[in-house]
Amino acid sequence: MKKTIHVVGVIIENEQQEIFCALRNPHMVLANYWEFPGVKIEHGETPAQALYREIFEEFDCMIQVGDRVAVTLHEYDTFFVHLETYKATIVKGVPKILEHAEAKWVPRKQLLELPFAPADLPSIQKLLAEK
Ligand SMILES: Nc1nc2c([nH]c(=O)n2[C@H]2C[C@H](O)[C@@H](COP(=O)(O)OP(=O)(O)OP(=O)(O)O)O2)c(=O)[nH]1
Repeated sequence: MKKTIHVVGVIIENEQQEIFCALRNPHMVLANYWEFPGVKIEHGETPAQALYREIFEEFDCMIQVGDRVAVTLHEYDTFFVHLETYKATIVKGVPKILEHAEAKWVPRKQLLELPFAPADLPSIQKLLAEK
């Protein structure tokens, strides 16, 4: 039976209404897909705590987590992902790429031009419907 992992992803927007997107490494599961930075949620952590910790560890900056955008259950070949996405803003620092292949700020309307992890599409569609 396929396992289900619970993942939280963060949609960080800047003042130019651009969204911070990260490219997964070639050696990662779902290699070379773009994603919203995030992490598997560990027991006892809230989504906001997990995201704050992960962005500090992976991008060396501090965020304030806001509203939830979407909850998705997506089936991949070998597992299910239960993905929750949240909005956030950077409150301190400038993101440094420490673990990803690449990262960049992308205007909302251009998000669909990137090959995003398939589980992220409902979140992107919600963002596109907002404005
Ligand atoms: N971080 C993140 N993961 C996503 C997104 N969409 C999506 O399907 N995923 C999947 C990819 C991974 O299988 C899982 C997130 O796991 P993770 O980021 O904690 O861990 P990882 O695979 O990079 O590394 P590992 O800890 O398993 O070695 O969720 C997304 O937007 N952001």
